Amino acid sequence: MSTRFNSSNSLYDFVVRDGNGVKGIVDSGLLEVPERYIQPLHEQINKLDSRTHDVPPIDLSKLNGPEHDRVVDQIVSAAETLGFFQVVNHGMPVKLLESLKDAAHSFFTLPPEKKALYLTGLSPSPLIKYGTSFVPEKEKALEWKDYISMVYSNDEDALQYWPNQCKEVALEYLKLASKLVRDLVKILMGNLGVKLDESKIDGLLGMRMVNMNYYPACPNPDLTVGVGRHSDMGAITVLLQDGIGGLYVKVEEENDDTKGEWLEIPPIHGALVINIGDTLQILSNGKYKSAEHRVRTTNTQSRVSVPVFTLPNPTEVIVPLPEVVKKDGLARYREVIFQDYMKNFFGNAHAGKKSLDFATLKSA
Ligand SMILES: O=C(O)CCC(=O)C(=O)O
Ligand SMILES: [Fe+2]
Repeated sequence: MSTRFNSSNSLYDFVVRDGNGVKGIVDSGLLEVPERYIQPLHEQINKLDSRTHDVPPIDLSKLNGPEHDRVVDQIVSAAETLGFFQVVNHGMPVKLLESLKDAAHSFFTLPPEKKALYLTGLSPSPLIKYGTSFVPEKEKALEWKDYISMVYSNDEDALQYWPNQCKEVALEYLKLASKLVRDLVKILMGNLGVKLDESKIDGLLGMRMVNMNYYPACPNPDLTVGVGRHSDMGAITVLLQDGIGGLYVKVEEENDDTKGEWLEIPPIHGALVINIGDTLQILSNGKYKSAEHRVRTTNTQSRVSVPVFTLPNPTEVIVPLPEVVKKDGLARYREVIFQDYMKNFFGNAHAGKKSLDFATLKSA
């Protein structure tokens, strides 16, 4: 099939409204990146401009042995600087990780009309959404990415409504990732001298969502982005990436001559990527860094990634922890209700860490 797009509108309708996604463009035989996907120069990703982040993954099994304190230091230090690290021996069978990547490919290679069943308005549940780009209606240049997003409510609904191609593995992954995040949050809070009770942690990590991202092979990766610069809004994200690569993180530390540089997070077989989100940056009064990151596309193979986002419940109040504010002498962020934060986040195209401005106190 060869589809002609006479105008930017017909392309938009084909990709976004009708649910063909970027995959639909590629399958139509288009050999060039459509205008609508060409990023402004300053957003284009030059592969040669970045280094690989070559810090070895953190071995979480050592938390249970004599090296406990050293591993805690590694986690804390990564959260305070780059906001990104990789972990191994994380409690998830490597076989599950392999099945997840296969499941993502199975879903996205379905015919478009099968995927379109999960478009907003058609989906059997408002908690499941298939889509493309981030917020297409707000974006000048679209992102070269299709996704399915599944918010967890309970096992029964997940098994009833999530797509057959991925529901079982996605559910198991979400549960193991939630446990991992809870352990990490306790470690990070402990380092701040804060002991949160279990019900408070439940509130801060109460909304859980597993996404599957699909980045079709792109005819010209230099012109596009898979995902534009952003930080994640929740507490912690657990991310499985495949072997293709293309995930970049911006160095944020002050007084560091590498500040502003982009580091590629290399694929490591069996490892998971962990990144700090805006919620933890706010709670820790800026001590933990939500990392600005982006994704480059490739022209050789389609890439998949599978993040689990852990987010506060919508009604949860997010504010710097009093213990930390007391130590710091000032609060850097105002109190926000998480649903307001989320509304602002999804109300704008990706723009680096601008999402945090919503909560940042200008005088701090
Ligand atoms: O695909 C990736 O490696 C990262 C995706 C991402 O940043 C996101 O879904 O928020
Ligand atoms: Fe992200």
